[in-house]
Amino acid sequence: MKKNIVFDLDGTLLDTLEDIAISANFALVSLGFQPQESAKYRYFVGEGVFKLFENIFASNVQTPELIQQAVTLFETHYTKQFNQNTKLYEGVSKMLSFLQKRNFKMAILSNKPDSFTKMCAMKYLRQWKFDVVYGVREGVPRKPHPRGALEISELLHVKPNDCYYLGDTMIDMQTANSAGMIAIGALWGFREENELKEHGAKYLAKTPSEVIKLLAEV
Ligand SMILES: O=C(O)COP(=O)(O)O
Repeated sequence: MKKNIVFDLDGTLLDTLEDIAISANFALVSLGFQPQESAKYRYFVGEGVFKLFENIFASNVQTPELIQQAVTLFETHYTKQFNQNTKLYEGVSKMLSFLQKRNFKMAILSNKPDSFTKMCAMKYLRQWKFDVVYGVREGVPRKPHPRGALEISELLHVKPNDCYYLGDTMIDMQTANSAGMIAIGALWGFREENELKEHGAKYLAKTPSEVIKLLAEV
């Protein structure tokens, strides 16, 4: 039985875009740079907070020190206002309740720092049972490296190929495939259908209800 599912967080369960953009723009402005439009963060987010600023700063200005300064400013700010605009995507609540009722084992694997991932799960997702909630942890390579996903399947005592993995970016599709999990692309998140298809989505879901339909027969 394949009643196991790993979820990405940003852009899949939670619409975190606005709060990430606000805190990242706070960091940029504090360091004397122009803020970026929120919509652009759809493409900046996905590979962790360090890479977020690497994606933003032009290559001729970025140094590891500048990026670290931006990360620190971002993290301090985000800790205080991560919950101002963030919300569950429509239909996510119903999807999680359905899967829980069907006895799916559920886990979260994010490229957000581990403490923020747990903070968001605690604030928005505490009514559902997640067996594992992992963000980026010291010493563990981030997605698309399969390590985190494989650790989760071990902790759940299931084979990776008995796990679905639902995410909204190419990083998620690559992670699922490199871990040997079944990749489902969430089309309500930050990226487009083509990206998810090109990077190995086995199934695509336009809405969380479509995930319910897909997994109803498992
Ligand atoms: O914060 C990020 O860079 C991405 O987070 P996610 O893996 O939950 O989409």
